[in-house]
Amino acid sequence: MVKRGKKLVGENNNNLERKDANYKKDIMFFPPFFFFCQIRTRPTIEIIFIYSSFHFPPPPHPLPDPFHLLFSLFPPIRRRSTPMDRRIVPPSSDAHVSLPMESRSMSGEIHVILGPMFSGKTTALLRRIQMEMTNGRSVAMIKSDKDHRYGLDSVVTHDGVKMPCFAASELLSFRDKLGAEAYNKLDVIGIDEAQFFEDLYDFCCNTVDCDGKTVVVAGLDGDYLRKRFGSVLDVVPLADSVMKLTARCEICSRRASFTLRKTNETQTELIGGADVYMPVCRQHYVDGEMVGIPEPAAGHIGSGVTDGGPPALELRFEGCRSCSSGGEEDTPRRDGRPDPAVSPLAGANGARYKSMSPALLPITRGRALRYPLGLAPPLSSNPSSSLHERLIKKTDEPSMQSQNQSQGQNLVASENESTLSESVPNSAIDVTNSRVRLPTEAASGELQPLKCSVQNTRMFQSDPSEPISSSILEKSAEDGYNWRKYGQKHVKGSEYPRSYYKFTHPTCEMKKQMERSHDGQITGIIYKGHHDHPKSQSSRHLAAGTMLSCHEEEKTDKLSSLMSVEDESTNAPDHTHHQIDPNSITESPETGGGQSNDCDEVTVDGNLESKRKCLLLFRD
Ligand SMILES: Nc1ncnc2c1ncn2[C@@H]1O[C@H](COP(=O)(O)OP(=O)(O)O)[C@@H](O)[C@H]1O
Ligand SMILES: Cc1cn([C@H]2C[C@H](O)[C@@H](COP(=O)(O)O)O2)c(=O)[nH]c1=O
Repeated sequence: MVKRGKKLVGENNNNLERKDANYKKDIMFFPPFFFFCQIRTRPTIEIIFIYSSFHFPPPPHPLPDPFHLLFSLFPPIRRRSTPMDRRIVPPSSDAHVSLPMESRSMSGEIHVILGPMFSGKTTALLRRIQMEMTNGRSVAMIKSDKDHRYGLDSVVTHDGVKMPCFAASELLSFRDKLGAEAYNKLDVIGIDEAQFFEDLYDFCCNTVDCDGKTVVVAGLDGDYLRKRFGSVLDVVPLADSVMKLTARCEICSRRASFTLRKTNETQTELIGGADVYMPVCRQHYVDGEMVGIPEPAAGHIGSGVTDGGPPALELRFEGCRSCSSGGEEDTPRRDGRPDPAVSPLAGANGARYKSMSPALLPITRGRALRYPLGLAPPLSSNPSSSLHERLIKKTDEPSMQSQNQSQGQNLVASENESTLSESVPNSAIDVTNSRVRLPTEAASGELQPLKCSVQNTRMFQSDPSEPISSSILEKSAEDGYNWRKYGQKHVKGSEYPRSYYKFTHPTCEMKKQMERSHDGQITGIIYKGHHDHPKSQSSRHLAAGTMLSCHEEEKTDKLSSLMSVEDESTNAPDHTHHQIDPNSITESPETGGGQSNDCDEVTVDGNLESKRKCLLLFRD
């Protein structure tokens, strides 16, 4: 009898491998009649795995490591329930697991476990499979052979809990590989890393509908871009139950529904653990978009494998409420691990995020480009930025800073968002556009006085003393587009702080950087990227969120059409437009009218009032 299940929280992969070796050693030393495997999952749940192994038939050929399958092919020996058994807690949302075997339908079932990385999908899968075994059912576990993080012979959780499995590249051949006889004996099949199986849907149909087996599917519903991953979502309509799990945000410890990739790689499939990914809440997923991504180690890009681990991302969510001390005091980690909110950038599982000032974040520099202030760059024929562009763009943005640190902030009424009144019941809203969303914090009424310097967008709140979210919706009506402010920093050489904006259209990648003097005058603007939607979209924005006059819009159109390509920076990946209104360029006091090589796109104000002031070239 072997007792195992040491807690592996925080141990790195090497340790896990070591444990794996011990595990095999244990098996070798105890050619078992019974394997008694105690799994301890946080916080206090303990699961007993009993592997009955004295019925070993000849190993099924040619599946790899058939020895392990045999643990699960044969039902465990029935035994009296022990106090330990009574501590087994089946997933609450799936009552059938706790039903006695006899009371269940013998027809097939599909249960789907979804969630971001580190959300406990594998843990839940193992629990459920174990429960099925405890109920006397024959089980097999399959995982994608693409996931070789902890070896191919086991399904392993991030805590190091493991179970023998088959590693396969596809599912439909499983029956043949296993052999009809062994397959027919199976009652339950667990599938881990289901996002990697292209034939998941067909396999589930066959196995469940035709063969009457129960299939438990665990996988990522979305990839690092929050796009559907593989065919996991396709089996939802086939499912009897679907459970979406959440992890803990590595930044703020709140509920994490998304997986953030920490490296520059853009391929969808990229095997890795905490070295490459981190679970994050919605806010920090969005914030992660603007955080600098370090260059991967040489030879790393495109490898598709990150076993060695790329350099840890250095992140700083400066001024972010949810990261500030005390911000999450009400949500301590339940798992007893050090709370990232206390040490906000100390990731779990060895991932470390060192505090780093925004100015030190890796920045890719573009060449100077000028637009008349008040004009957005023209629409692109290119419908959208490539993923690569998106990621590269990440390197060019600062960390988010709090409202407290920002100046001249306004609000934007944003289309395509849920209504503010829905999420902020305490807030009295008076906006031209009724469809406004505030960030998560707003839902808890955490608002503070806002400078609403934009005449046509008005928001009021019930409690002016409360702090506002660090992610500010801001209206910068000067150019007639709706922008969402997401950060601000002092740039070396600039007199005034520079604010960073994203265009509020849901897919548009357009960004803007703007500097304002303390009296609110705009002293410089940089536009980055291009609009990836028809112009009418922004007009709709205008109609909904602002009252930019027709005159202004016409002017924008007219001047946009006057713009022409200016410099060779067109090759820069994130600068798809390099057009300029020659009439609007004025000399830079710093460059004597020439272009600065180390400045970004600089727009000079088309607005007469501020035109003369907008000579600033942003230098870092
Ligand atoms: N940020 C995090 N939030 C929650 N759990 C985490 C986090 N980082 C590491 N873990 C660990 O990962 C375990 C879940 O592992 P696992 O079941 O393999 O998840 P999944 O299969 O969803 O990636 C948790 O029990 C926890 O100990
Ligand atoms: C988000 C994301 C993940 N992956 C890979 C990384 C891991 O190897 C698995 C997920 O493992 P877990 O058991 O859920 O922790 O998927 C990927 O290839 N692409 C992605 O976008």
